[in-house]
Amino acid sequence: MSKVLVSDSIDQAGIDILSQVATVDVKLGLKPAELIEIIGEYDALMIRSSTRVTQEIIEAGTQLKIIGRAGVGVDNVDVPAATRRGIVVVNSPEGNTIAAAEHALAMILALSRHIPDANASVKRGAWDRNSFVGAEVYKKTLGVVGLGKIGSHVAAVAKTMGMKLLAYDPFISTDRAEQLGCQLVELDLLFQQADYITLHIPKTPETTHLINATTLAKMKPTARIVNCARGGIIDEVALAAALKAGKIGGAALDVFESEPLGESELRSLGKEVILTPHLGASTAEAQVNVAIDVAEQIRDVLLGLPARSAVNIPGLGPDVLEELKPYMQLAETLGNLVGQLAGGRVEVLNIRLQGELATNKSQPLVVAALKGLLYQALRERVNYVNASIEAKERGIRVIETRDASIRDYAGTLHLEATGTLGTHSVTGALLGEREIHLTDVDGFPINVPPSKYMLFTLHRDMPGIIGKLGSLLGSFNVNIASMQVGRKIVRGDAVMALSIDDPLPEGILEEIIKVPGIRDAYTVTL
Ligand SMILES: NC(=O)c1ccc[n+]([C@@H]2O[C@H](COP(=O)([O-])OP(=O)(O)OC[C@H]3O[C@@H](n4cnc5c(N)ncnc54)[C@H](O)[C@@H]3O)[C@@H](O)[C@H]2O)c1
Ligand SMILES: O=C(O)CC[C@@H](O)C(=O)O
Repeated sequence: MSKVLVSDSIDQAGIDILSQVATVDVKLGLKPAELIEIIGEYDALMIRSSTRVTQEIIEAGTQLKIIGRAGVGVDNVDVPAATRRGIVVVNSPEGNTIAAAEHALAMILALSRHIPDANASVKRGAWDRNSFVGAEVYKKTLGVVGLGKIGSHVAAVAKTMGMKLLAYDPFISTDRAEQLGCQLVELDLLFQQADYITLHIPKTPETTHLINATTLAKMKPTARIVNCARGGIIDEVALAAALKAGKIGGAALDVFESEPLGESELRSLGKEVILTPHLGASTAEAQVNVAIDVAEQIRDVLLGLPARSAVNIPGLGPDVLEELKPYMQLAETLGNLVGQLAGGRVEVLNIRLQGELATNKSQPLVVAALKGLLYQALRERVNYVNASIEAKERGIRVIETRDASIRDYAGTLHLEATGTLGTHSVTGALLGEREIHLTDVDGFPINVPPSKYMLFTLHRDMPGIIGKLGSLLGSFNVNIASMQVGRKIVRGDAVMALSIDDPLPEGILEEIIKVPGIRDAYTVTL
């Protein structure tokens, strides 16, 4: 019989499901060394947010087939390490949506009416009605940053409370925002006009310290800000300073840059600050939902069935997976690349499956391409199961073409993304030992394997331009690993694809497009 280790507190409903197919050991509060010592006996590990599943733990888990996170965020799991070891990581993308949304709404109301401090004062024996005069949310403006699952529910409820809704989400269509009664605006306008700001975005390099001294300075002095998303989206030192200086009106935080929250200026502030210990998902209902959702997936995987919300491996039968795996990686890489070249919100994705890829069995490649395309917006929340639904909800029109004729390569995948900032296309194929190669960018033929950091330029093919770009990159200490030019005619338009060793430093793109002959430059991270 399989063995499952449950190392964080999970609702009994989940344990009951696991017990149908496995021996279940519940061991809470294990130190990392203790977990490393015992993990080798187990086929599955079920966690919440307290257990940190590091590479070391994954390597010690020689029998592990699946790690189940009873919640959304898998930030506490080293997913790349698990993927490398072929361990499926599953989560529950929707089980605690309502709980987190209701916590944010509760924070908005509690901040407006000083409920925590008023309650504490009555419990201390006082009857002070003057210190706790609040504000109504009715007819006030709520700025929702991130209009995904949680942000949408917050918006829907806030609408019924009579709030005016502004939203910022570069990956959501105007139609979807309008359906929710939200006006989609730029972030600066939202900061300037909102009376309340609520954050419902993932923590990514782009969203880290999105709320900082500069953005706080744009807000109304009465603005109240709520973060029930992820710690680190707000610069807590800047927030405490802005609150102390009266630059904003209040803040309610459920999540922190470092958890548990250690010493912090925020603790010393008054009724304008509410702090809760990461309680967004802590409702009885959400805990039952996530426990059942994840336990069912662990049960299925232990029985040899696919998982429905795998964040790293598609929920497909192992035979199909084996055959398509390299092509899935190709599709996902091309989706991610074309999404970054297009920038902004993609409205139409044209997918052409050519040659040996033009079979009915290749449908998962379309899903993999969408997963790649949405990765910048959704990170680990997008998976092979939800990529199509997420794309539909974002108003992305997907046009598929299959052409069985063989051209330069046995099978190619061509993606063309049209968005708010223009149209870009990429084509790729598997060459040699089934290695991914980019064979075309924006209609210019090339032949380069993708690398983690890349730079693409659109330029005029003319003498000296490569040297100038090389010197410019050198002056910024950027090391070029490889470079190739694709052109259709001599001295016409051309594309340059460079693999670089590190991410491009800030400000260099602006310098690159000043080089005479270079019309555009794009940097991507794959
Ligand atoms: N406090 C808690 O206990 C708790 C519970 C559940 C979820 N969460 C967190 O809440 C957040 C939202 O979760 P969700 O389920 O709604 O996720 P979701 O994926 O459904 O929605 C996230 C939205 O953010 C948008 N987005 C991505 N990058 C953006 C950017 N730079 N600017 C603006 N919008 C951007 C995406 O387009 C997407 O619509 C996540 O950070 C999640 O980890 C916290
Ligand atoms: O209480 C938890 O398990 C954390 C919940 C939440 O942050 C999540 O990512 O689902």
